[in-house]
Amino acid sequence: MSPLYYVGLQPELSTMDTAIDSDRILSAVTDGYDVLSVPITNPHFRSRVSRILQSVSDPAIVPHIAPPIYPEVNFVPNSTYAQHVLGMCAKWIELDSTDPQIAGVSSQILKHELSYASFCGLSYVIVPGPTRRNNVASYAESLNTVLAAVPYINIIVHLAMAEAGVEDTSGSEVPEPVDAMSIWDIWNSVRTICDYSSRLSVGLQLPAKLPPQTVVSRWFAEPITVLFISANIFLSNPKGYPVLSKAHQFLLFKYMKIKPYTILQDVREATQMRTSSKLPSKQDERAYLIYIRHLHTILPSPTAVEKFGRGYQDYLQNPLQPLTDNLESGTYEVFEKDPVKYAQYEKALFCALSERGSNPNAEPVIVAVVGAGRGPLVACALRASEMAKVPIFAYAVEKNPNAYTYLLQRKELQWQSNVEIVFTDMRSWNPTHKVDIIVSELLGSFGDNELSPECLDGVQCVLKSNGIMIPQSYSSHFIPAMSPKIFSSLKSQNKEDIMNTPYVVMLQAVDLLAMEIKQAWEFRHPCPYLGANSQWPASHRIEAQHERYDGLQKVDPTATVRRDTPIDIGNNEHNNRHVKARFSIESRGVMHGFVGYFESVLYGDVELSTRPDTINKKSKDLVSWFPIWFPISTPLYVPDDAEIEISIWRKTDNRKVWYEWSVETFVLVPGPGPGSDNRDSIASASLARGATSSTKRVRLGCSKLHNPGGKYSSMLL
Ligand SMILES: C[S@@+](CC[C@H](N)C(=O)[O-])C[C@H]1O[C@@H](n2cnc3c(N)ncnc32)[C@H](O)[C@@H]1O
Repeated sequence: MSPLYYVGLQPELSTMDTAIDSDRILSAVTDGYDVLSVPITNPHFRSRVSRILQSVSDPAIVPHIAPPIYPEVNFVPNSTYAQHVLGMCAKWIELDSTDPQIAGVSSQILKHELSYASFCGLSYVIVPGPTRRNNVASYAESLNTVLAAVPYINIIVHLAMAEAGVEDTSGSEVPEPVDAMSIWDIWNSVRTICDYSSRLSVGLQLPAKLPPQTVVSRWFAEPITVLFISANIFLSNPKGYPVLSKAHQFLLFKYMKIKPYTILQDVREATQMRTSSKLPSKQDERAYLIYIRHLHTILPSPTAVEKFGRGYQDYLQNPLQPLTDNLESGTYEVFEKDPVKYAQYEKALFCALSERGSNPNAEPVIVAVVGAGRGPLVACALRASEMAKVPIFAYAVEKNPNAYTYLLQRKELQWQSNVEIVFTDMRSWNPTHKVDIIVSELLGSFGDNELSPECLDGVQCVLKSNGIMIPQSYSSHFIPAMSPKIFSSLKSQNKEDIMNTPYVVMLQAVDLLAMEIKQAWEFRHPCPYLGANSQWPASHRIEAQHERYDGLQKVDPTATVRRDTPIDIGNNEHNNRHVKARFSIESRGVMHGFVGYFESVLYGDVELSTRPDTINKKSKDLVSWFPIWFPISTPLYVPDDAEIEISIWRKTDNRKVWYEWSVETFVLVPGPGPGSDNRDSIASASLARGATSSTKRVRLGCSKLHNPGGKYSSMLL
């Protein structure tokens, strides 16, 4: 049985000059480790390479290095243990050497080692990261070449989490910033040069002193296959057992969600120090492994959203189109599993009904649930009516014929006479009576993206003049974000429409680049721009059918609501929107897209929110909606102290609704501010962030306009 969480060992091999035999690997596995990271070649090979290099007198000549042979390699093919081995490339190669001879020999060695590891059936090889800042391109070029030459192996680049060991030898007068984010910067260049290869990932070395949270979250968004933890960074608890600091524990709790291999290093050395014993027992050495396994068992329990989205993390789905498509019963069933959504709707209905007063002799309040699905909101309305002691008559309006059948059955079994089921598109519904409350749940991950505004406009004419609509309003919100994982998964599909389409996605490997999520726009209901009798034109109607089965029907076909002036579909312009929002970026990063959320006021102070900063306050544990992801086709690098401006349009024509979006980036630098010829004056925004009037905003880059004219993605009316 495969373990829930893989823990490995990097054995101390400094004195080893013979091949590792399969027994040694298997005994580590039986000691409780899942994997062993093993150097592919050993000092025999290194000696041969040194001898060859010494024999070449001309430094311009790159000598040929023949592949390693037995006993220069540490293992032989063995299908029993191949899955338990992560190969390690020689630490002494320098792919980024400025000496062409060293760089050339290093590239050959890398290729030989990967090819041998691949022959032995290994899936992963760990390659030491670059050692210089000024030659990252050469380093990446070597990796790229070998990725093409050895097609089935995955390369893990071993990097420190934060600055350590990478010298600035660029010799430039203006050195690169060496700070907590600079190793990430190097990695970003490497994977960009390697064109976001899906076979390239990171092996992250955890430092004894952790970097700031921004760096921890940044790496979390990267493809991390291995976490290296030296036993030397463990502390001792009062009983003398090794434990990690609280900060390291929290980091591991976070990173364990993406299930990297955790490889323990320096275990023997640290155990000797801890036990003051020259020959510590295996049991003493196992204390580190036991501790990591223990941490995994005490992982904080997942949030409701994490539980609900398990298996869907970073999985891109096309948004539902419940207006054009008829949903399956299983899809409704998933909606209905969200207790918070319906509790909020019930509360909203309770408040709205209570405000109408509890007079049992009064005429029932007419409630229309439009887009009723399998009826959960009808049930909410009936419960709210009972609680508020305000009698209601409910219409359940649905255009999905299969859901309609389900509703009919539910009426017969549960609701009986105070509910009427109507099979129609709500935009052409002619009820016998105007209604007091219209309830709907037509919201998408970006609020209006399932055409709630258009559908509700079409049914608004059936509302009494003092009637109300639940929700009363909803707004869309957004923030720029980095997700190499989402970008590379879209890129690998290599189709033009892919980068011009928004996706619904349960985000995990994502780093939000700005501090603040901003509102894009809002829709209110009833819509103030429509006349009381407005309706969609006849071509958009499907005939209303009130309860198809004889005996259940009680409709007076003459008593329909009169509609005098149907609105022209061309007048949907009031549902167009445009916003340009400016986001301040403190720490540099790469923008791959932006994330969209929504908030909705159901009634009064009863709200829904999917925004991570307001969800707990407004609708804790709401799980029905994952965020929406708007991709950009070319990643945009933003430096420290930058600004990102996102422009997004909601557009409509007489057949469809769609979004278009584009992005511009700027950097704030010291220099003459407003008053100079700098047209992009930043006085207001940058002063708000503490910048001075002598800050200048320099334009860096911009994206193309995505999805122009709704050419690649749209929602059909
Ligand atoms: C997101 S589902 C919500 C269903 C249900 N209220 C619930 O909470 O489970 C939206 C429902 O509205 C229906 N719908 C969408 N547009 C409609 C329209 N114009 N007229 C009638 N029903 C519509 C869909 O078929 C779907 O059943």
